[in-house]
Amino acid sequence: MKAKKLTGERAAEYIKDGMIIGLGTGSTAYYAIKKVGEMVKNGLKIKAVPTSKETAKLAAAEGIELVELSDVKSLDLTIDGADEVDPDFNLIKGGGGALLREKIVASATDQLIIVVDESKLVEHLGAFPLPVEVTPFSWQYTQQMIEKFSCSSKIRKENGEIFVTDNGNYILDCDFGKIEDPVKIAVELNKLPGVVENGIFAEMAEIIVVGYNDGHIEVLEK
Ligand SMILES: O=C(CO)[C@H](O)[C@H](O)COP(=O)(O)O
Repeated sequence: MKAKKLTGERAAEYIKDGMIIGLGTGSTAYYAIKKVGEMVKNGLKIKAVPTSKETAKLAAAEGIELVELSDVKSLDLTIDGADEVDPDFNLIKGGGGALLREKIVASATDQLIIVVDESKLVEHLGAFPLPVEVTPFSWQYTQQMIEKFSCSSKIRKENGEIFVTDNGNYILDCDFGKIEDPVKIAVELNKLPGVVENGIFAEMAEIIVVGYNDGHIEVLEK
């Protein structure tokens, strides 16, 4: 928890007056949002696009002015968490179920800053099952198609019920084992009918802020 707090707060230092920023989702992004809230209370003027309903609620409670993505041309920077980060800055995201909005916001942003604790750094993506957002209409059919890529998958559940994303879709958590070629898998998955988006964020992150349990922070830049 200490590492998550440190990295979230460190990333908030990149935010400058007048910026339009993206706010990520999850327990690490939480600390960045709290810090931004504090900065806003101290006079920082920014506008923010949230990546989930949960983040919108938290940011609003912190007094951060929220705008729709459609109201802005682009974003200056986005701070978000990740479930895995490889040495090439490829990511797995979507553990919190917000991958679709997160990927749209990440693609609209000039600079994507990822905040993680040391446990998220991996040599190869894939130990964390890849979240894939799918349409409820065809989820079993889409699951069969995805499993042709030699993975096993599970429909995500919460409190015994199928988890529904902010966009009204479902999530399949797909265990591919070691993912050798993240770019290829990401492209191939998105070609399948019923796949809305997948949680591989390849070649998007520019800065990774890593928090260590001993209290130090490392900033990795591309
Ligand atoms: O992708 C995400 C949500 O969809 C999160 O950023 C990711 O799951 C990391 O979360 P946390 O910081 O709580 O470990």
